[in-house]
Amino acid sequence: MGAAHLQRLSEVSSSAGSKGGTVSMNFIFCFFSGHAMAVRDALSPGKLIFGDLICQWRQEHGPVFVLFFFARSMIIVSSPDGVKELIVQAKHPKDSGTYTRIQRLLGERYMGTGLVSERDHSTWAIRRAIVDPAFHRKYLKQSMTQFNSSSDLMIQRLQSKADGATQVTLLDELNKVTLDVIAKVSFSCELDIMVDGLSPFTDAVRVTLDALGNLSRAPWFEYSPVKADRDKRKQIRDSCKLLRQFGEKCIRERLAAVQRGDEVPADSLTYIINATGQLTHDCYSVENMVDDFVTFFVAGQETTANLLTSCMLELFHNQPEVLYRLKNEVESVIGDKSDVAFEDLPKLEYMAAVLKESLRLFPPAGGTVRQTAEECYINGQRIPAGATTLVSIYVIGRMEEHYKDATVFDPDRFMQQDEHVLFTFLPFSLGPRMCIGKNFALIEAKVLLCKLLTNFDFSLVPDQSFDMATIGTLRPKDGCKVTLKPKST
Ligand code: HEM
Repeated sequence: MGAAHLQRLSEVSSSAGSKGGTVSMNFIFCFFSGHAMAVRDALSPGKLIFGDLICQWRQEHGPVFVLFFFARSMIIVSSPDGVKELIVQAKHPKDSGTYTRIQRLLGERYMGTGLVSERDHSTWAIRRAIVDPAFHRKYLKQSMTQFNSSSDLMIQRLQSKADGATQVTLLDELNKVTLDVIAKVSFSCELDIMVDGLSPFTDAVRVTLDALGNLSRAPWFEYSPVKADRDKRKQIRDSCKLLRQFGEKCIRERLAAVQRGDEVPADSLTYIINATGQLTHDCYSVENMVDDFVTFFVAGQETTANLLTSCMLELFHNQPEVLYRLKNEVESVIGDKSDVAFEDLPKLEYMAAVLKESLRLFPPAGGTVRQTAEECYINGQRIPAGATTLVSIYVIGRMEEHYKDATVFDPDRFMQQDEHVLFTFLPFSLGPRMCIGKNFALIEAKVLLCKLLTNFDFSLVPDQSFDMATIGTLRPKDGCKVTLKPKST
């Protein structure tokens, strides 16, 4: 086994150019832990986040370099050439190590073989074709009532705190409302989460996502005999169970209603049930539906909440002029209408650019991982078959060679068409495995931002951290703490 490991390290490092000196030095020093300690030290509290560390190493070592973590190697790729080779084509499957953990978390079925984690291309393609129409703009148009009504529940909650003194953590509020939206729009189910206090569902999503992030950095956690770790593992498994049991209950109730011929809501779930009923093959069982239920819950909730929180933190902290322009646009498009109409959305052009700029600098999903199906070349570097490759969405969006003044928050760069280099803007990924919920997320984000800006004036609470955290997904570490007042006219 040691010899096989040795051979593998040697092969990967000689092809992709190991970070941190010559291959032979690297080989001797890093045989056991590889770059794990360097990463751990650089990322200790108050220092860098993983994406920034990779940005630094990218400046030194170019767009393709390899890192070693104990017995695993990972090639880090951050170039349009790499995006084209690894993501835009359907040639290379998702990485087995990374996505198997998403299928089963600590042995407990989590997202199973839902759309995010299914690795086999032909099985995935059949399922994606079933679910895709439920995310088309035409269908989402019919869901504007739910987008608006969930947002209104959040506004009502915040109104009771809009005294200029009560501290509100925007990320917590947005986590609740985005979960409510996904539950209502996709599954027409009530979670009763728009109340004070913690919701077991938002907690379960956070606990499982954090576990995915932590496990990739500290794989020994899975086997640790320490009581605190055993308790944590139980909490993670219980969270998986909670999400799946709830999903299965919703799905079985709906299946029974459809079979009885009851009138049922025209949501994604009914759509999927009807679509599978028309198919002759047995490729979408109740278990698969539960997989997708959990997948939509997890993939669709935190990402959108993180996007909005990062965006608002940046606007309140650093961008008074952008905020002023944005408020003016909302004022002229929405005025004193209580709801955002589907037809209003394309008119919010500056808001679209502000959201894009937030996604470029603070992509909630920082990367995607592929396993090369065959040998390939990226930026002239040979990548062997079977290599684990991380395409860093975060780093690609922050390179000066792709974006002028790359670290400056400037939404105007997206007001002009094709300002950026092709294949460098991929917060929703690209190619066939691109996010199915992109339109959903952007509609939701626009509705929520309109409602927040038309109802309140915000002030940042002093002495909070403006750092980002990357456990699982990228989000503001302190969640954007604000006080708010009813909007002055
Ligand atoms: C700002 C919000 C969002 C961002 C930044 C985002 C980002 C992404 C990214 C980067 C991927 C590729 C993942 C990978 O390669 O492993 C992805 C896939 C996916 N996302 Fe999203 N997402 C967002 C919102 C949503 C929403 C609202 C939903 C559902 C309602 C959703 C459902 C999915 C699904 C099902 C996939 C897997 C697609 C497939 O492989 O067929 N996402 N998303």
